[in-house]
Amino acid sequence: MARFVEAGKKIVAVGRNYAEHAKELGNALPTEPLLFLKPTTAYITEGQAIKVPITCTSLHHEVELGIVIGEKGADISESDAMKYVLGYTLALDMTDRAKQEELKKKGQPWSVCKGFDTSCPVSSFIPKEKIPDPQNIRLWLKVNEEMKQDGNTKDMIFTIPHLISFISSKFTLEPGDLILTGTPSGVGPVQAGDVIEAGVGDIIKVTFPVEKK
Ligand SMILES: CC(=O)CC(=O)C(=O)O
Ligand SMILES: [Mg+2]
Repeated sequence: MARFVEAGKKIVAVGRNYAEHAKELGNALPTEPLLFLKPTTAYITEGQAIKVPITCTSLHHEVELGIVIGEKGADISESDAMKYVLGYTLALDMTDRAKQEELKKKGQPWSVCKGFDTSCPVSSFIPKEKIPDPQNIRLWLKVNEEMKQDGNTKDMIFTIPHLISFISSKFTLEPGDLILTGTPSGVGPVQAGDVIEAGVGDIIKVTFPVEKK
């Protein structure tokens, strides 16, 4: 299991960081990063299954580049931000979309639709040097061997240094923290019996089955 998962530090996720994805769900583009948190009980690693929450009627996949933090820092400048990056992971931000729509209408927080057990499957740790340009790397995801998401981190609205700087102005970042940087377009439903494969370019590939809880 990856050491950042064992460290059990916080998971900070960014929403609507790709214009095409914001558009596909009918959301306005953010004027500053939209943040939410997942509990560490959301983590799973390969060999474990994504469990559909009992009351969930529409579980969606979202493939994302995860940033693993290596050093403690608050109010980090954009120019220093990359020094705080230890490496990366391929992450899925599994989302109870029907619940999210309901919560959005009521103006309520997203914890229950984004933070349920198994909602954050991750790959093993990717050392920083394996992704020399994290702002130009392909992210892809297949369901039952069919390509559903095929994007590139160059299309992020807020860059990785900007996200690190912004997040660290709200929450002190600590070694082992994970930042989910948002998903490109193509999100969609999965159900028990499906198999998700996803990857970061040719660098890493993961497989997660979807099962009933
Ligand atoms: C609409 C969303 O669920 C936001 C999100 O998580 C994203 O990656 O974008
Ligand atoms: Mg997401």
